[in-house]
Amino acid sequence: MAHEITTNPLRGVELNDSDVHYGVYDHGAHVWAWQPLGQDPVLWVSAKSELEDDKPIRGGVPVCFPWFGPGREGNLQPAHGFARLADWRLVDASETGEGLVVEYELDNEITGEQPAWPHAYRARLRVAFGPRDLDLELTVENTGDEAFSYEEALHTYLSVGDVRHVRVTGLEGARYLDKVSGEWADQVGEVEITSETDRVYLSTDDVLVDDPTPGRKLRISKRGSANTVVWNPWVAKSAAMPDFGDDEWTGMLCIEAANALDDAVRLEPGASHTMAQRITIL
Ligand SMILES: O=P(O)(O)OC[C@H]1O[C@@H](O)[C@H](O)[C@@H](O)[C@@H]1O
Repeated sequence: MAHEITTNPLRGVELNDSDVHYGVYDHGAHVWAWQPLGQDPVLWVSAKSELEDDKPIRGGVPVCFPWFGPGREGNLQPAHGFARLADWRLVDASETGEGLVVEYELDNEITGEQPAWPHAYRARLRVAFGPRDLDLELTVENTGDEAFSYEEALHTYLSVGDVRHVRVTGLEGARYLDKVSGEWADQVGEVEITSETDRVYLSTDDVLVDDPTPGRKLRISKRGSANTVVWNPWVAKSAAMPDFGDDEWTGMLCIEAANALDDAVRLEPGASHTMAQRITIL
């Protein structure tokens, strides 16, 4: 198994060999393929995704930084921060037995002046593709001489058989902001997707995704993350998004590791913080 540097449609690192497929683009340091041997693709990517330099990718694992959605005050553009539109610097790509480790970094030299977030920083994304686990680690370091705060998310899109039959456990009792209604609530029982779902949970716990249609179970664990976001756009929102097929919402579910809203991370000069997410095929 050997990885390649690919350039079409976007530059990146790809390993595509006898039913094993791992892929990440420099654009956004965006993981777009994780298909270990004997598995269907674990990550979902929209057939309508626009693979262009100035557009975010719809699917895979967008890296949201340094704000989440429109930011804490609700007024920032681009949505989910500038990191997913930037071409990250490839630092390393190496095979490890049955796996592949890819490391990227992003800093002020790449992203230039950012009036909405004028801070000196370095971000690193380490991705370890394995036969059972996908590990993502996002480390942000304050390289300046003033403290700053930021929001972040590893916005993982999971491929599912039919989201209406998926059961998500591990969030029982957790408080969450329902971004559809704007209200706070407490999770009662497991999460089932029965309408547009857009929730920011206050939770550090593992989540289990039981997908009965293909009969696959996933565990999503994390560290350094105070929030778990669960998102499915359902019918109307899918139809309103140009880079999302009208009927594709049944086949995806986002389970995101995040630090957002009141859980934004504050870093003193010289300090760093790592948020990690692991997806395990059970
Ligand atoms: O369309 P975008 O910018 O990729 O965002 C997709 C979704 O991402 C989720 O994380 C947000 O909670 C949703 O509110 C948002 O709609």
